Amino acid sequence: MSKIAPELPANGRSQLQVSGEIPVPVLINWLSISAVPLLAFFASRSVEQGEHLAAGLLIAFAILMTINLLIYAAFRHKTFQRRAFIGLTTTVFIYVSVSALENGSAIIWLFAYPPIIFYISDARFGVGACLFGFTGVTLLFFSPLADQLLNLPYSTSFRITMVVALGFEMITCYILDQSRRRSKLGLLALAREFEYAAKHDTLTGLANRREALAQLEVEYERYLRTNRPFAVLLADIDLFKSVNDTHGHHVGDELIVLVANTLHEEARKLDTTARWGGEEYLVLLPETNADGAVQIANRIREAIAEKAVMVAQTAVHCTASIGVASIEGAESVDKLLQHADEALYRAKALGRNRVCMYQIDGPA
Ligand SMILES: Nc1nc2c(ncn2[C@@H]2O[C@H](COP(=O)(O)OP(=O)(O)OP(=O)(O)O)[C@@H](O)[C@H]2O)c(=O)[nH]1
Repeated sequence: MSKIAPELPANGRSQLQVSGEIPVPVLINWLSISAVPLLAFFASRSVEQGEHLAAGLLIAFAILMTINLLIYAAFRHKTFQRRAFIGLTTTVFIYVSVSALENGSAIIWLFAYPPIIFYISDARFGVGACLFGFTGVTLLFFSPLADQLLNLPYSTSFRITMVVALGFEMITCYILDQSRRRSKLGLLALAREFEYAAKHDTLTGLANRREALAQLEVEYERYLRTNRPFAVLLADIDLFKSVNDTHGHHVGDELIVLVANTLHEEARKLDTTARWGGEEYLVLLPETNADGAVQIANRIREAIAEKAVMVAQTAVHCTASIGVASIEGAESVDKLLQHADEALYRAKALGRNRVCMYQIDGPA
């Protein structure tokens, strides 16, 4: 007998955030705030060295970074912020590589690009950007055309070391990024499993008592706001002890799962079905008045009576008694549960396999 399939949320994507991780927009803001004075500093040095075009371009990059910061502060548009930042930084790094600023030493800033790009974009984009950057630098250093056009001041040994070190760094960043993403997915999966275990009953897969109480509180708050009624059913398998005594605990367990599955099948999508205790269940019926709840309870009761567990080719049937109470006339969740319990007690007292509605004048 299979229990109800766990309703785990869809697999976490790497863009989801784990507590403690720096959010991408925050990192971009900090990087931009750090980059603006750096760009201004190198612009001022370019002015000193008489490189006015370079100074103008560096100031333009600083202004664009600031505009991106301000746009994000005003509109909080994460995708725009990220794309604009990637576009700007890529352009800055390309410019720094081809312009040989600071007597050619500025190209060393290229080493900052791989870790940033892997952190703020997905892995595929990170790989693409790094391949593009690596190919670009290789062509820049080793194509005769680039040498003719740009007349770069780098020695051969610097070029070889730079390309090998950059390739090494990119591969290392990729490996570390993959490891980070995998452990993040593992953590998210673990968190989902813990959350599921905290809210569900292990044997049946139904909501557990704690989750049912939480849902009842939510429904009660909604009732106070909207005045739309809801109801609860407390269902209890009849003479269950004799099933255990006659056929053993494992058959009793199978019966508990069978009844849980039946409740799940018969309840509506918006209802909450929970294992309330040993062989007792609670069904929370939102948007349902007393008459509607009695109808659903009878449907469930009939469905349970039709099901059976097979033990050595013998069908073991069971029935259930159900107490019904509506929030109308109950001033709290506790009272509602008390009313449902009293109605269940009456259903048992009247001979079992029946549905009883709580009556305001008390149980008969
Ligand atoms: N197999 C199994 N038995 C359980 C589980 N939880 C509770 N029980 C048993 O369920 C039985 C409940 O028996 P009672 O409370 O006397 O009620 P009953 O025999 O169903 O009789 P009525 O409720 O009066 O119809 C006890 O024997 C418990 O040991 C469980 O998870 N698995």
